[in-house]
Amino acid sequence: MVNRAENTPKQKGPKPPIPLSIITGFLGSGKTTLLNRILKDPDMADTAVIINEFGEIGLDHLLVDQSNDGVLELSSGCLCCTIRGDLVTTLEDLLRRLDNGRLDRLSRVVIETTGLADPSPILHTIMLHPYIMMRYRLESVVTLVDAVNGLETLDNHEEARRQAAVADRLVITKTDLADSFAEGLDCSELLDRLSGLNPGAIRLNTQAGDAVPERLFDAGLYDPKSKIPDVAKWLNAEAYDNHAHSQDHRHDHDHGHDHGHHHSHDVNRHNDSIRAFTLATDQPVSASALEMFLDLLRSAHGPKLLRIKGIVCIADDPEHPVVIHGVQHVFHPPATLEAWPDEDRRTRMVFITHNLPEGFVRKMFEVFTGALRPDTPDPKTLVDNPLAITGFRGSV
Ligand SMILES: Nc1nc2c(ncn2[C@@H]2O[C@H](COP(=O)(O)OP(=O)(O)OP(=O)(O)O)[C@@H](O)[C@H]2O)c(=O)[nH]1
Repeated sequence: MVNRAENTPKQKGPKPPIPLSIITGFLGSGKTTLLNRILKDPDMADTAVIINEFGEIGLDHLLVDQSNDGVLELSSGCLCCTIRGDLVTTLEDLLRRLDNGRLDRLSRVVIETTGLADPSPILHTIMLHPYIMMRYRLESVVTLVDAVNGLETLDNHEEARRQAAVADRLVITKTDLADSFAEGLDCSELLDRLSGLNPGAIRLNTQAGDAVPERLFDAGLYDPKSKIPDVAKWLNAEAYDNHAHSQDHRHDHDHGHDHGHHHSHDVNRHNDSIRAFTLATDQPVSASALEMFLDLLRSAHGPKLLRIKGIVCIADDPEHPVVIHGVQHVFHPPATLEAWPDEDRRTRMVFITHNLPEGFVRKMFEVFTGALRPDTPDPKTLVDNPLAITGFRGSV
């Protein structure tokens, strides 16, 4: 899966960026256990693992297989709040060792966060650093969820909800324990809940043997083997549509007698504040409208955008779609693709938001893409006053 020759010193020209993934998950969800297992896989050869410890004395590095000398530890602070500088230094140091030949190969870097980390600031640290962004490429965010305690953890901890919401891969651990519960623990509620938080993430089950490196880390956008990345896989937009459909269906089914009210809920009942949805349009979007739309979202509502991914058909250059990727207020520089990855040439964006209603983002998108509704202001009015959208209350 990873071409090891990519990083050999003999190669001419700029070196391809090194894939970098994040493994997160609440305390005790099984991160170290998973890492220990996958590090034995030949696909993980030449991987450096950066482990973050919360507290004075790091322990996790002792638990990770001693035979792997690529394990580096960052301690005495939580990666998401206090030691982001250390993370950059460590990533730079790896590059230095690679460049001066002290390290033969570096095929991948995996960062294991503490169980209490919100992964967004870690993503920002990487995305905001031009040199790190040039030499590494963000591959996937893998979030582990414990089948036994997961539901309760999601109920009680904002960090856990955020970890699940921003994931490209959701890995369910400990289903063996769930199955052996006396009355048989049913994971379906947990899975429904995860669908509500993040319908687009691919689900893997450690006990079923799904959590292998190829499926954990190959998120689709940055395929080193093909020039045209698998954006459809990366967006997985159909999952959002199916999710919305199943919510409507469930609602109709359960509450058909309910005086015709239409308010999808259920899986979102404990986490009303996090929303996952897609926007799509057949109309090409002008580059300036896209820029204004993203600028306005970012500046007015940055903290509420847990993650945005999208592929956009630009009016001036419809043959070369633009890929966008943002985490809160931080956006990757938009990347122009050589061609459309598949038949679907619509602009599609997936959103995971916190306290930002879907209807508001949808209306704003319609204003900037020209699908104006009678009750919405024009783009200029909106740029002057982002609250001009009718019905915006600032929360879900
Ligand atoms: N039965 C069972 N136990 C598991 C599984 N995965 C992990 N465990 C156990 O769960 C406990 C916690 O696992 P760790 O891998 O240390 O979890 P972690 O996420 O690294 O924990 P922190 O570093 O505290 O956040 C350990 O006792 C593991 O042996 C699993 O799939 N099944």
